[in-house]
Amino acid sequence: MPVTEPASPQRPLHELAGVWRTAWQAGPWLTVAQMVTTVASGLLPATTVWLTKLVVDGLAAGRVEAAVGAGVGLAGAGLVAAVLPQLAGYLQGEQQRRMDRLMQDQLYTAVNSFQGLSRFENPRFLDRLRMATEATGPALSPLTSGLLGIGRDVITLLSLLGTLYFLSPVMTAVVVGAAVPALLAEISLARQRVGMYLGLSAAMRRQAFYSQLITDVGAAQEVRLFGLGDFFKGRLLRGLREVQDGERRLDRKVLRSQSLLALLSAVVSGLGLVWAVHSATTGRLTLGDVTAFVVAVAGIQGSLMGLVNGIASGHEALLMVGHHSAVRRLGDDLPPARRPAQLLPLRHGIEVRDVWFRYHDDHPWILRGVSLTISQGQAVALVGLNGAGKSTLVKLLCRFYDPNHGVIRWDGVDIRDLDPAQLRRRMGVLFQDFVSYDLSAAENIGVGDVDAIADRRRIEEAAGAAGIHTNLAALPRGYDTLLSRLFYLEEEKDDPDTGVVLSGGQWQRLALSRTFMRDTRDLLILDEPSAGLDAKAEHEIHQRLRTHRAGRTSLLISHRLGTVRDADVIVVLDGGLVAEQGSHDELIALDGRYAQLFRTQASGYGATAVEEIR
Ligand SMILES: Nc1ncnc2c1ncn2[C@@H]1O[C@H](COP(=O)(O)OP(=O)(O)OP(=O)(O)O)[C@@H](O)[C@H]1O
Repeated sequence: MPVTEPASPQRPLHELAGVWRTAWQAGPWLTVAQMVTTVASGLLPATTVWLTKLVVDGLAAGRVEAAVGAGVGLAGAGLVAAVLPQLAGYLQGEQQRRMDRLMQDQLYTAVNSFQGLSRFENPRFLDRLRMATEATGPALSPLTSGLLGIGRDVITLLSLLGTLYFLSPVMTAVVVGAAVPALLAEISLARQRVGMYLGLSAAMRRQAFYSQLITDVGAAQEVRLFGLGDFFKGRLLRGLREVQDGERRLDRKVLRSQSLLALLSAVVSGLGLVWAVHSATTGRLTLGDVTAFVVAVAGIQGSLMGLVNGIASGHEALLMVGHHSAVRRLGDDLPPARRPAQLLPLRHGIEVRDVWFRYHDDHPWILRGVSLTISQGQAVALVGLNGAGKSTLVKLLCRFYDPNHGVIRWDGVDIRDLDPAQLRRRMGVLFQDFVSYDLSAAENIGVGDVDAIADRRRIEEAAGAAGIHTNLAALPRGYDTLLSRLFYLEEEKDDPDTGVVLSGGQWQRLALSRTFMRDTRDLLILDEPSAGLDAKAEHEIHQRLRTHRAGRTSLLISHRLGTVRDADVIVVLDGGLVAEQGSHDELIALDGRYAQLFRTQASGYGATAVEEIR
């Protein structure tokens, strides 16, 4: 589904209704209480104006009792006015927190429902996702408490306009008329602001990327060795300047239009004041009327400005919330099963038939008609040069993407007709670019089968199978030790509270243990399982894997051809096609790509090793 960028809210009323549904869900009583405080604070200014007029007129006419009564009322209104904002602030904060939780829950539920990977590689989607993550909690306040604020300003405005109309209908029309340009200008600025941030998304992404590179512990070594700090800093600042140039252009527009509008409103109130004083000298207005007029005009202009700003920021928030609901509406990125089929344990095998694949329509083909079969119980090895498409084929087998042409079948059923989550539950996969989680050792292994994350016996068995049990048991807190690269001081390095640091090879074994948590699954895929291991460890791991894979359906990818020679079938991928396949002996006898690669590698180990390997 294409990810488009709206320049204005697509369905403003629908979005607004959605926000209020969320507010109500988050706290019905909080919503009601906020409405009550809004109405009360909306009526306060007009009440104050009338009471002030009564005090002044009472005093001027010598009606002391009426003046004192109105004065007491005025004091009471002052007390309410002092307490209401605090109460409203608390209610608003609490509702924002609850809405934040709900909306984050909704957003991440939607993101977790995407079964494929392509959206995470789409910059437009990533921009939208960033906007959506920002459209929670405080960012929505213009649509919740802000909208109530608009309601309050409307009440204030109408009551003050009633007062002003009573004093001068003409002045009422002039004050209202002066607010129209302000409203239009603010809405246009809000639209431009959101458009500007969308336009600058790429620059902001680059800036975040360089900032991450400069501060990330993983990149710190190379950044220092190659002296890249200033180089990346320069690029970061260039991105920042680009973003700031856009902001400055908009700020200048804001400065121009808001200064003009402020001037217009000052002129209107000045003229009004002259008219009121003149009317008082001719006896058309009483002293109380003049006081009421001055307060009412100031109040009207204040509420009109509040209203204008409220509508403008509401408009901006609607655009943001539009991204949130757009992400939620996207649905799964893989087309739903055409003929949903029940996934049964593998009985015959997995068949890849004439599969063509490229990551994007503009990209070159990676696979150009690959066909191979992984029969049940068979150990298959996949070899090929860098970039041949081995890991890509693994991603297709896991159905992170669908082939452009061709089909992958699980016991004869097209995997597009299966539920991807169910399919993946039947697999154990060690990815080449596995994740090192900043979690405890036990959790790092347990996430391989999250239902068994507390099953210490299984976790230790998996670690044992990957040959890392002894190392993990010897950590300061054993399996509960935090494995993190986020320690702060050298002396904290081995402090279990700040985390201990594992070597690359140890992480590799840990990732292998994670895969072994799923070793009873129907298909085991191991993409370079011994990368980063020393020669002895590599030999030992492959010995273990050999026993482990025996009788199980597995696919092993390795550049070390010595480690794949025991496979039942070795498949050689070259130029996006299966160039050769067969057992080690068959391929050596064929004397093709595999034999050539094998000889090249073996020659690196010397004649004795060649003989040994043969
Ligand atoms: N997410 C992606 N988007 C676009 N192109 C990609 C992506 N992942 C891989 N490629 C491209 O696909 C090609 C095959 O990559 P792949 O990782 O499948 O190769 P490989 O055979 O596993 O290589 P290696 O032996 O180096 O691990 C490469 O040219 C790579 O640039």
